[in-house]
Amino acid sequence: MAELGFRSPSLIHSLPSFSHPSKTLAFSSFNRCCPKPIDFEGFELRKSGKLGLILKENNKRRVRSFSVKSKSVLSVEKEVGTGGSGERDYYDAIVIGSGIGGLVAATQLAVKGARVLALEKYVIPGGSSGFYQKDGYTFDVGSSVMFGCSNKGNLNLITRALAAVGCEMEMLPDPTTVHYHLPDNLSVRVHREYSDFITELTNRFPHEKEGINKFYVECWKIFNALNSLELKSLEEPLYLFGQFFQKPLECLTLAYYLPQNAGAIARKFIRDPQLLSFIDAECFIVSTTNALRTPMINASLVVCERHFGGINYPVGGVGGIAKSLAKGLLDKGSNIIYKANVTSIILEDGKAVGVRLSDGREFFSKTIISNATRWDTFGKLLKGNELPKEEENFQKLYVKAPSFLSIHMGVEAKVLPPDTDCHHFILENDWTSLEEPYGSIFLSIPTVLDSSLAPEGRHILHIFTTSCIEDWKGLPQKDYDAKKELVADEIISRLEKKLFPGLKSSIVFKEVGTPKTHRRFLARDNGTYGPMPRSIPKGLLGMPFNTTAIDGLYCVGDSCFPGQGVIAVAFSGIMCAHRVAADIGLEKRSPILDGALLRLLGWLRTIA
Ligand SMILES: NC(=O)c1ccc[n+]([C@@H]2O[C@H](COP(=O)([O-])OP(=O)(O)OC[C@H]3O[C@@H](n4cnc5c(N)ncnc54)[C@H](O)[C@@H]3O)[C@@H](O)[C@H]2O)c1
Ligand SMILES: CC(C)=CCC/C(C)=C/C=C\C(C)=C\C=C\C(C)=C\C=C\C=C(C)\C=C\C=C(C)\C=C\C=C(/C)CCC=C(C)C
Repeated sequence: MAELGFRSPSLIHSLPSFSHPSKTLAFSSFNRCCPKPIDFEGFELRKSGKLGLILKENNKRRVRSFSVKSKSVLSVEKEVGTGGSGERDYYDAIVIGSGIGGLVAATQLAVKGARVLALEKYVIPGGSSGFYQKDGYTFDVGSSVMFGCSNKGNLNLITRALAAVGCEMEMLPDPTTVHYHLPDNLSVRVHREYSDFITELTNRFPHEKEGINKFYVECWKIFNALNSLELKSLEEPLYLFGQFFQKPLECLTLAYYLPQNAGAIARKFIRDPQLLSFIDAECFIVSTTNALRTPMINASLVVCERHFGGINYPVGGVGGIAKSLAKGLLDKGSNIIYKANVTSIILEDGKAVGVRLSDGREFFSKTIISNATRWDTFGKLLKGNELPKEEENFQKLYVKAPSFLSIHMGVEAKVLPPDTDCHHFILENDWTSLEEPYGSIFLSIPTVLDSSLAPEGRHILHIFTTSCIEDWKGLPQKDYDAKKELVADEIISRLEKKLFPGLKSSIVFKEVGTPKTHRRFLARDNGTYGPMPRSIPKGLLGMPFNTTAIDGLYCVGDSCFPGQGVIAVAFSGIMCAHRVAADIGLEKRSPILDGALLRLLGWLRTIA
């Protein structure tokens, strides 16, 4: 069969009836060839320029080759059966969701030769790393702090994921990862240059010079070990043992720190409570929890990579990463369908074999990869099935972090003082408010780096703060709208007082999103920011990898190892693609070692 995939998305857009859920109607013009009502399930564009239509006729799936010009059905080439004909292996992998985790898994598999179908509920790819455009502004949906976009080392996972599908994006180096504005007027800038940051911090805490150095040096030890490895699936024994053989010291270092948290290690070297609170803030911005609950490996990656590869902002906005990966997926002959809301995963004899969409379409595949959170995957897409023990364990160890309130604003450029940094973290009066809803404020001003994101003379301010969905439930629309305005106004007043006098009167555009908005547009249960340990975790030990208790079903994204963060979910995508590729015969595997390692990892998680 010819290579599949949409080579020309613009052509697809020019044929809207094909993707319309009212399937029978879409085919009324072909009645000469198809006299009976036919269900339309999807389509693909062939290299030949012909369109392959996936149809359901007499309960059998068929692909009909169709010449776009003449609008006549030419031939039945292949059945995509429902009757156990083996045709269910039509796709090697279906990926539910096109967040960075899902897209990296999909593209890595496509590069290995797999036939992948990504199904995205929304109209564009990216999820929380997506974008939206309004009134001449290009807004990032989520964080603008981009790790993994450098050209150095092994941890530039975004650069590598893009390169794998032949894409390269122009990046703008960020001179300051974040500017902290903390209680007791503690102001610290995390400069790109490591020594500048350490000098600034030790100037604030001269009595802790030794402790500061020891803590951050320990982080570098872990980072260097991590950065020396070729990163693939930790659930694949041939790779894992190979790495242990080639880099025993580095692997043992990582294994040693796997169950440890940053807060406990910081306390070995640092006494000053204010400095320990600063380390808490360092951890909070990447894990939405304090240092005692933040895995040391994750903290080390973040506090070192920002100086090693640096934080780099993609020209045109963060959304360009997802757009490029989605294009790369098509270029590699695989496929992505938007407005495809998966409502259930189809199981047969306990194996995941396909998915069902809200419009009734069904797609079948050798493997299913869910980029929805584990809560959504097992609570919604597999509703009615017993929750596997492994997932019970995950839910015992991890809770959903709160969601957030986000304010996207366009402001007059003159309100920002010269040399304003791109990213700020603000906690005004009281360290104990760090983890409270609305306690701290994250602020990104990406136009400091890329002025093309806003109309001339304007800046973008993307403000966000943690917020729980319970605060927003059950309100009549009028009260909900009023509350949005009120809460946003309070946050903006705080920023005006702390950083930018005159901010309010400089606003020319403002849009507020609540946890309900995030639940709706990101399809994340309660709009959650990601998983958060329920109590002090054993580092990363309890975090599930990509395989699940259900044969053929894999998870990817931030409720998988190593957790929250765009670079973290990119790693989860790489791991997932490697494990899936081994399971479908595109990578080497050893079934005996597989069984042993998966059992060992499962047992390790139960002791976490
Ligand atoms: N403000 C922020 O900085 C912010 C906010 C939220 C999350 N994040 C981070 O973003 C990353 C999350 O990335 P990710 O890859 O795990 O996922 P994601 O949540 O970004 O993307 C998941 C995608 O799957 C789609 N989806 C979910 N359920 C679906 C279904 N049933 N059918 C079809 N599509 C479905 C969603 O529409 C979304 O596009 C994490 O690092 C997280 O911590 C950042
Ligand atoms: C498997 C066994 C038993 C042993 C093997 C031992 C071994 C070889 C272990 C290997 C471990 C590995 C490979 C671990 C890898 C870990 C990785 C890659 C971790 C990555 C973590 C990345 C994180 C936590 C990134 C977080 C980034 C975030 C959240 C960025 C965004 C920031 C914000 C949203 C806030 C900032 C915003 C403002 C405005 C300040």
